[in-house]
Amino acid sequence: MDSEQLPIAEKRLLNAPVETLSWSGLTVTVKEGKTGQPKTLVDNVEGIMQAGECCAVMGPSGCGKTTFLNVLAQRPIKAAHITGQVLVNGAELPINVFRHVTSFAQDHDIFIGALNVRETLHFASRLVGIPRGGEAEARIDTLLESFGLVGLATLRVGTGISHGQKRRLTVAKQLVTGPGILFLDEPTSGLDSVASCHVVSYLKQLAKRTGLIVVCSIHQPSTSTFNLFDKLLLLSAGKPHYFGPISQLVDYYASIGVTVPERANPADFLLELVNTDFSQAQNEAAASERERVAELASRWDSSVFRQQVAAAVTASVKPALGLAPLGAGSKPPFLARLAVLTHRSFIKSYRDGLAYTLRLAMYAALGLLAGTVWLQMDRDQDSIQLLTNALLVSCGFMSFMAVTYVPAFIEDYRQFRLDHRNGLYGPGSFLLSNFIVGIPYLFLFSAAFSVLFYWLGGCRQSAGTFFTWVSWLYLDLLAAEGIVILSVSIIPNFVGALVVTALLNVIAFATAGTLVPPAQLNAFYKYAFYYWNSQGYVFQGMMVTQFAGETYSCGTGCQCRYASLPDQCHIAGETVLDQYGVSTADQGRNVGIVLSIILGYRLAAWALLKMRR
Ligand SMILES: Nc1ncnc2c1ncn2[C@@H]1O[C@H](COP(=O)(O)OP(=O)(O)OP(=O)(O)O)[C@@H](O)[C@H]1O
Repeated sequence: MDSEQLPIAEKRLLNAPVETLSWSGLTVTVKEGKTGQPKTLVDNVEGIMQAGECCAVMGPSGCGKTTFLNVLAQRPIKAAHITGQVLVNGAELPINVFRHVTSFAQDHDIFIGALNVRETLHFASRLVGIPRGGEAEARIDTLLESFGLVGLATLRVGTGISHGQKRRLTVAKQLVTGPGILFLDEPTSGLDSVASCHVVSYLKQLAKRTGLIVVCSIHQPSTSTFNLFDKLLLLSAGKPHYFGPISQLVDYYASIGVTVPERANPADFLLELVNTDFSQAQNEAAASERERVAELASRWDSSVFRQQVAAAVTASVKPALGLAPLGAGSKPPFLARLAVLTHRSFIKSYRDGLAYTLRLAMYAALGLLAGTVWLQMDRDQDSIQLLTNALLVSCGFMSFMAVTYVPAFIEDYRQFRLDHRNGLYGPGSFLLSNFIVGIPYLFLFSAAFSVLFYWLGGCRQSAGTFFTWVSWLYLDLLAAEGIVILSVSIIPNFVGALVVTALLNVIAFATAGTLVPPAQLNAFYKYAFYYWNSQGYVFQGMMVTQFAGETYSCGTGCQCRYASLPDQCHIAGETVLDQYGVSTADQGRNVGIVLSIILGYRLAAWALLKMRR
């Protein structure tokens, strides 16, 4: 279709570059958990789609639809051996180009819950470089209307909308980015039959108008929804039973002696025809049922219809020259994506209480608690140990409590993974935007804790030492948040990340050189943890703020527990610092080391996310 004839909202959706999507020999094998035996989940599937076509992938539950879609969409799946080819315009595409022209919506919804419905579409459209204003708004309005979401536009996704509405928003979000090929895993699950029909009908019309190719798995469509699709791929136990136009389905089954009843829902009939889920028993009836379904698969395999599909797939293969229009070049520049992501994270930061607000209250409460426990310490030698303990607990607890950031960051991580696989942005812009938004909040946390603790505890009364103290705690929090981000990157689930974060913090606390002097740490802990332990450097920095240039009275009787100043009943703060091996001269270097540690955690997380496809 000519782009001039399309409504403004659909102009960018015009899919000029993608003409065909074909796949052949797609086979997925995994090792079965208990036996270790290979198990084929998808067995030698082939097919071809032309621009503007919609294909339904159907089959009984567990037949391999999701696995097939993941492999077709070139998304990673666990522990699988994959063979076969997926071609766009007759050629294999580099993964970044493939992601640029395709979009994949999983069978579960992933959103930033703090955004509302309109904002969700708005940010997705900005991430692919559609400028704000007329065209973007027209497109978002059209999608909201087409998916029955107009009345929900200002509701927050996390709290205000139902499962079925989220499903529709998921499909709309994929469309707003203007892919050439759209893979949808069960886009109609949770929708009633009318809503399902609306969604599929809109997809079909859009595909016809713009040339979009849609491949979607669907469980049990009504007759009217089923008939909207152009093509059908029918699977059972991973094997293909039919691929081709819906209009040829009756002819194909007639050719193998099966009559598709005219009045019944064809989807129901086919699912019943190829279902073996309830024929797993070791009796004769079940065995003959399994044989019957296996026979149907082999009839497809040797059919003329299948040979025609194979011939069409072979004919579609073209030299790589045909790829020129599919370059991955039209992505917005790094800084533009960073700005959009920072804006998105900023909105989340003040709307999602879990992200920062609750933590601010928690750090203030911690400051109040610690300040009242260590209330108004004196300047005598008894308070030296008390103050040292207070500093140790302050920097340790501040680090520990960063664990409360895990849930909020996991949500961001899941969104990142989905968006990254859809070619929207990479780990660099994701982690940097997260860091930028955290900067002011983490400063607020350290200030909130310090204001309360510092004055209640009677720490050293000077603006300079107070601000140096706050700065050290700030560095402590930046490093602790880096640990959270690294932990989620290592194990991206709630419990796993919690365990890794807690473990890393405990190790850091124990090997900071404060509880056990560095000379007594064994070589492993010394080299693996002590030298790059931010808690240790922060503790030293905070010790210097309190002890350097300060003196402590030995009290009546002049029984000094540390070496006293000559001819005085006072202990110099430097003597205490010496006891802990803290040098005032090292402070600049220590700041540099902690900054490197902060950077190191983020770089390690970036490398992990980069390695993960
Ligand atoms: N990594 C794996 N290791 C072993 N078996 C797996 C693995 N992944 C999936 N399976 C099995 O492969 C089969 C196909 O799973 P898949 O999720 O693709 O089916 P499905 O047709 O999408 O199912 P449903 O319609 O219920 O969502 C199932 O029997 C599942 O248990």
